[in-house]
Amino acid sequence: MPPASSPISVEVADVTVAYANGHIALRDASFLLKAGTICALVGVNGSGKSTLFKAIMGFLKPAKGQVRIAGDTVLAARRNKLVAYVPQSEEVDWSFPVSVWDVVMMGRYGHMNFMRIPRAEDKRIVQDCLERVGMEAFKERQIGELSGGQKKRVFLARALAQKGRIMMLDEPFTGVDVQTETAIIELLRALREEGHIILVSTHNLGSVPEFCDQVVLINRTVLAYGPTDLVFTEQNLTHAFGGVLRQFHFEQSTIQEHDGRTVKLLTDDERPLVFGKDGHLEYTDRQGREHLVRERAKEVGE
Ligand SMILES: Nc1ncnc2c1ncn2[C@@H]1O[C@H](COP(=O)(O)OP(=O)(O)OP(=O)(O)O)[C@@H](O)[C@H]1O
Repeated sequence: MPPASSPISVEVADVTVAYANGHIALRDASFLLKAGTICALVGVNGSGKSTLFKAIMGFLKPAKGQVRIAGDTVLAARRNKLVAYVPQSEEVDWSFPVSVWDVVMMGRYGHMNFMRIPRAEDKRIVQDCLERVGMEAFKERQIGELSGGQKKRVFLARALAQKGRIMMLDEPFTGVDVQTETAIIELLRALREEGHIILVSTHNLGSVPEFCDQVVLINRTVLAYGPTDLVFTEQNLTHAFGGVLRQFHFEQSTIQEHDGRTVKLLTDDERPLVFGKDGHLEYTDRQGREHLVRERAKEVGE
């Protein structure tokens, strides 16, 4: 097993994945992620995001190309417990009498012997992970008695309990409120500080520049990947999403009247992305936008 301080990476090299019915969901996909990054995986429905996660986890075997994790095979990475995965939805019998504590303890199974008797350290880790996702108060609750957002937090805690240095999350923000989204983002930022690699698929385009330093844009292949400000251009997003994104043009905006710049908003959710005239991101975070709006208001005498 590689020591905790050894460099980790995820390399997807020319990966093609075909399903049993012959459908090619991914073709020649390539990118490289290094330690200490949060990378967004962005693309339309059916573009191959879940397929890519499953290929990285080794649940689907590429017809061509390979996935290397920390320079080794997917199998070795799984054996070394390097990767934790939070799927989009869990096929779970919600009526099964298993508590929140038990579900998070399942994340420790890979670290236990065949008797699966938790040690003090396993219990401490489970407790810590429940606290990190704000679900400590629910630990005795049956999993079926939670809301959708609370279930998501519990599955995130189970992935944390695995102590993998690479974490993959398939749409963790779907159906969660803003408070939960903020809590998850804070947690992912802390993991990045600890040197983890986090790959997260999302349709919340507006939140991507806030917390993801890298982006992989896909549509049945990798269309672009790299730093968020370089990949999240109007041209790339329009190419990736085609006519699917909503577009708003603000030709009479304060900014336009002030300095002649056009503002265009592109969104597939409630948080628009704002682009300047050259097709690059106008603002990278909400704070920046607030600053700019305040400056404009002062200048027009409001
Ligand atoms: N088991 C399967 N057998 C055949 N085709 C499949 C299978 N699973 C997915 N597909 C197809 O592969 C393509 C990619 O699916 P995938 O689930 O990876 O998309 P996605 O980007 O995760 O979509 P979404 O945003 O809707 O979650 C789709 O066209 C889908 O219909």
